[in-house]
Amino acid sequence: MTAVVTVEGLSKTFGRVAAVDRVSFELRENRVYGLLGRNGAGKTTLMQLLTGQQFRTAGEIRVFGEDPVENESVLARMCFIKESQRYPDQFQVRHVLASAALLYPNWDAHFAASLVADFALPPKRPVKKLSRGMLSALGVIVGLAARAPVTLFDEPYLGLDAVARQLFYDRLLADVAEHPRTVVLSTHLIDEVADLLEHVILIDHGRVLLDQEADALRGEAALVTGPAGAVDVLTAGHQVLHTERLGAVTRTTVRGSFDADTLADARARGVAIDPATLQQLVVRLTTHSIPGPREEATR
Ligand SMILES: Nc1ncnc2c1ncn2[C@@H]1O[C@H](COP(=O)(O)OP(=O)(O)OP(=O)(O)O)[C@@H](O)[C@H]1O
Repeated sequence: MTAVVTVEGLSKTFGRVAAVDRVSFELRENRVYGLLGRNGAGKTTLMQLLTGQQFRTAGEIRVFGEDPVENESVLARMCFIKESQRYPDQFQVRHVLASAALLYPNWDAHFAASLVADFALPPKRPVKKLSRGMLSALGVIVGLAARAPVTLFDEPYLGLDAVARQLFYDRLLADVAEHPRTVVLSTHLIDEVADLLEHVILIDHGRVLLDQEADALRGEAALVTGPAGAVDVLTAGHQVLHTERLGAVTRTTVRGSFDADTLADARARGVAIDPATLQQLVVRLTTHSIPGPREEATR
C-alpha cells in the first residue's frame, strides 16, 4: 500500500521541551490511524508539523512526496480538525460550510447538509453562540464532508455527548468505506474508537512507543487473573506490565499471548486469561510517569 505521509527523524523542540523527539513512521493510503498518547505526549504538535502549521526543528516530512510547509497543492489535499478551531466572529454555521466548500476540492455539500441535520445544528446560528458540543459537531462535519485524502482529527469530539460521538464514528466508518481515504484520529477515548482503527501509533514523551496494525495489537497483552501463586507461575518468563492485588486474587498484565496448553493449564489452576483491550494496553505502557516538561535530547 502506498505511503501518503513519510516522517523520518522528525523533532520539534520548544525551548528546552522536546515535544516531538526523533520520530519516524509512515501513514499509508486509505487507512484509519489512531494517534494515541497521554496529555502532553506530542500528538497535536505532530499533527501541526504534518499540516505545515509548525516548523520542524530536525528531520524530514513528506506528504504525497513533498514537504507540506507552505505547499498549496499538498495542503489542499489535507484537512486538520482540532478542538480549538476558531472562526471569524460574524460567521454563522452556514458560512463555515460555505467557506469549507471553497477550501476543500472534494467537498460534498449533500453529505454536509445531511450531517447538519443528523447533528441538529442550526445553520443560521452564529458560531460564537454555539454550545461546546455544537462547535465540536461543526468541526466533525467539516472534517467528514471535506473528504480530504488525508484527514486529521485532533480530539474534535471533546464536547460531544455519547450519542453524538457514536453518530460521528458511524458516519466516519460508512463514509471511508465508500470514499476511502487516510484518517488520523487523536483521542483519549480509546475503547470507543478501538473498532474503527486499522493501525495504532502510540506516542509517549515525544517518541513513538508503538506503531502497529490494530489486529496485531489485540494479541499484544493479556490479563492473567487468579490466585497469586498460580498467576506468578503462569506469567513467569513474560514481560510484566502491571500487577494488582485484589484480596487473594492477583491480576497481572503481561506483554504477549499464551499457547493452547498454557490456557488449559490456567483453567485447571482457576486462572482466567483474557486479552487486554487497546485502552488497557495503552494505559499500562504509558503509566510509568506523569508527563512533564522534558529536557531537549542531547545530540
Ligand atoms: N507552542 C508551544 N510552546 C511551548 N511548548 C509547547 C508548545 N506547544 C506544545 N508544547 C509542549 O509540547 C509538549 C507536547 O504538547 P502537545 O500539545 O503536542 O501534546 P498532546 O499529546 O497533543 O497533548 P494533549 O493530549 O494534552 O492534547 C507539551 O509538553 C507541551 O507543553
